[in-house]
Amino acid sequence: MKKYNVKNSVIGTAKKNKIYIALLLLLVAAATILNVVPPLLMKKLIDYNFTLKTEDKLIFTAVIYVMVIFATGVVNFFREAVLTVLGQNITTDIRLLMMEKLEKISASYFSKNESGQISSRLINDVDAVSSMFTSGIAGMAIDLFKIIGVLISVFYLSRGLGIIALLLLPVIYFITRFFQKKMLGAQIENRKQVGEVNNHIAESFKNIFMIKSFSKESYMEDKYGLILENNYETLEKVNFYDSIFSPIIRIIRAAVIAFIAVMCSKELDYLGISVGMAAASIDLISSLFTPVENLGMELQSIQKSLSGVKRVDEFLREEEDIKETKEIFNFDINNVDIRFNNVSFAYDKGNEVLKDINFQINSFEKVTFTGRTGVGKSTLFKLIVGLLKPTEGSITINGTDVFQIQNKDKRKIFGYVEQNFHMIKGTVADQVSLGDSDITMDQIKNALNMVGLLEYVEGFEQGCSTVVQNENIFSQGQRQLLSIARALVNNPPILILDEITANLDQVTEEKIVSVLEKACENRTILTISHRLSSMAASDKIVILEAGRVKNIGTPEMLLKNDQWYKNHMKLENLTWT
Ligand SMILES: Nc1ncnc2c1ncn2[C@@H]1O[C@H](COP(=O)(O)OP(=O)(O)OP(=O)(O)O)[C@@H](O)[C@H]1O
Repeated sequence: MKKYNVKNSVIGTAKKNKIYIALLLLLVAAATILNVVPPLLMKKLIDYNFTLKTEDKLIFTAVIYVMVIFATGVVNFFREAVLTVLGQNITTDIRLLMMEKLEKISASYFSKNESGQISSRLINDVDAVSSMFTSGIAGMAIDLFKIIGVLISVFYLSRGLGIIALLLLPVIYFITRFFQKKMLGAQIENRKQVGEVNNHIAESFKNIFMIKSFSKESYMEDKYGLILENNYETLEKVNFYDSIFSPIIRIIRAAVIAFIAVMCSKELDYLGISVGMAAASIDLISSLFTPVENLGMELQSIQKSLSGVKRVDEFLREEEDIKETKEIFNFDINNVDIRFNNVSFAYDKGNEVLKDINFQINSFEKVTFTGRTGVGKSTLFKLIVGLLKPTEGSITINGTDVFQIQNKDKRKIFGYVEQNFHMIKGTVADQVSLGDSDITMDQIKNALNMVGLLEYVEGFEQGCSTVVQNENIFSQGQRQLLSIARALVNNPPILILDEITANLDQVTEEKIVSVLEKACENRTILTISHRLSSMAASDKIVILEAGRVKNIGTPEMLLKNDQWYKNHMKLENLTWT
C-alpha cells in the first residue's frame, strides 16, 4: 500500500517547487535586511546632516531612505505572492492525494462516517494544513528573522539599548498572549452563539407550519430573544478585549520610547549615544512589537492546524480495498454462479450482522431475500457487489472473489437499483450513463425505452440532452424508472433490486413491476422484498433471521414447511403487512 501522509506530501510539493522555495528564502533575507536599513539611514540623516548641521549627502540619503521603504514594500509583496502560490500548491497536492485515496478506500469507511465529516476533512482540514505552512510556520520564521535582525541592529547601535530590547521581548509576548487567549475564548463562545442564532432561524423556517398550527409563535420568539441576548453578551466580550488590547500596546510602546528618550537625554546621558542613534533605536524597538504580536497568532494557528494535520493523516491511513485481479473480468452471461462460502460480516468488530451464510445462485434464477427489518438484507447486497468485504468467508462469481473485481468491470456485471434514486448534476442522459463516456446515446435511449420513459424524455426541448435543473421534472415513480434504466444501460447479466417499490403507490408499483418483468427476462435477479406476494414469481426465497439463513426454498416449498412464511402470507392476504 502506498504510504500517504501530510509530511511526505509537503516534502513532495517542496521538491517540485524548489525555485519558489529558493525565491522565498531570498525574499525573506532581503526583507529582514531591508527592515533594519531605514532606522540606520535615519541615524545617519540626523547625526551628520542635522546635528552637525552639514548638508553632506542629505538629499542622497533621503532618496535612499525612501527607496528602501519602497523596496521593502515590493519585497513584502513578492514574498506574500510566493507564499500564496506555495500554499495553493500544498493544498492542491494534498487534495489530489486525498481524492486518490478516496477512490481506493474501503467502502466500509463510508458506512461508518457521515458524509459531512468526510467532506470536512477534504475541505476544512486541508485548508488548516495549508495555513499551517503558509501563515503558521513560514510566518513564524519570517517574524523570528525580523526580530533577530532588529536585535542585532540595536545591539550594534548600543549594547545598553540591546539589553532593553531583549528584556522588552517577553513583556510584549506575554501581554499579547494573555489578550489573544482571552480574545480567542470570547470568539469561540461568540461563534457558538452565532451558530445557535442560525440554527434557531433554520429550525423556525423548517417548522413554520407546525409553529403556526400549534400557536408556538411566542414560545419561539422568547427563545430567539434569549439566544440573541447571549449572542450580544459574548460579542461584547470580544469587543472589550479587542478595544483595550491596542491602547495597552500603544501605551507600552510610548512608555518605552519615553524611557529611551530620557535615558539618552543630554542631562542624564546614561547610554552615551547620539541623537541619531537614539532615534534609530526607538524606530527599531518600535518595529519589534508587530512581529512579536504576530508570533502569538502564528503559534495559535500552528496549534489549531496540528489537529487538521492529524485528521488528514488519519484519513490517509484508512484501510484500502486492495484488488489483486488486474485482468478484465470476462463474464459469460449464460453461466452465472454466485456462491456464499461461510460468509460472516460485522460493521463493528465483534458485532456480527451476518453469520455463517452459505448458498448458491445459478444462471437466470430469480432469488428473493426476505426477513425482518434490520436483519441484514441490504448488507448482504452490498457484500454481493463487493462494496463491503466479508469479515470471514468469501463470495465468488464464477470462481472470482467479488471483492477482487475491478470497479470499472462491476457495472458490466451488476445492475443495482437502490431504494432511492440519487440524481446527479447533468443532463437526463447523464442520469442514466452517470457520465460514463463508454456508454453511447443509443444505449441510453434503449435503456429509457425499456423502462417506458423515452417518449416522456423526448418531449423535453433538448430530449436526452436536457440539463436537469430541478429533479421534480420526474415524479417519484419516474425516478425509480430512471434508476432501473441506469442499472440496465450496460445490459448486465445480474440485476439487484433493493426494495424498489417500497415507497410507491399501488398504480405506480404495478407499472414498475411490469417494466421489471420485461427487464428481468434472461437475467439473474436478486431482490429484497417484504411483500411475499411479489415473491411468488421467485424461483428461490431466502429467509434471513438473526443474521443467519433460516430457510431457503421455492415459494411452494416454504408455504408447506415454513411457519413464518405461511403466517406472513396469511396476514398479507388480509392486507395487514
Ligand atoms: N453503516 C453501518 N454501520 C453500522 N451498522 C450498520 C450500518 N448499516 C447497517 N447497519 C446495521 O446492520 C444491521 C442490518 O442493516 P441492513 O440495512 O442490512 O438491514 P435490512 O435487513 O436491509 O433492513 P431494512 O429491511 O430495514 O432495510 C442493522 O442492525 C443496522 O443497524
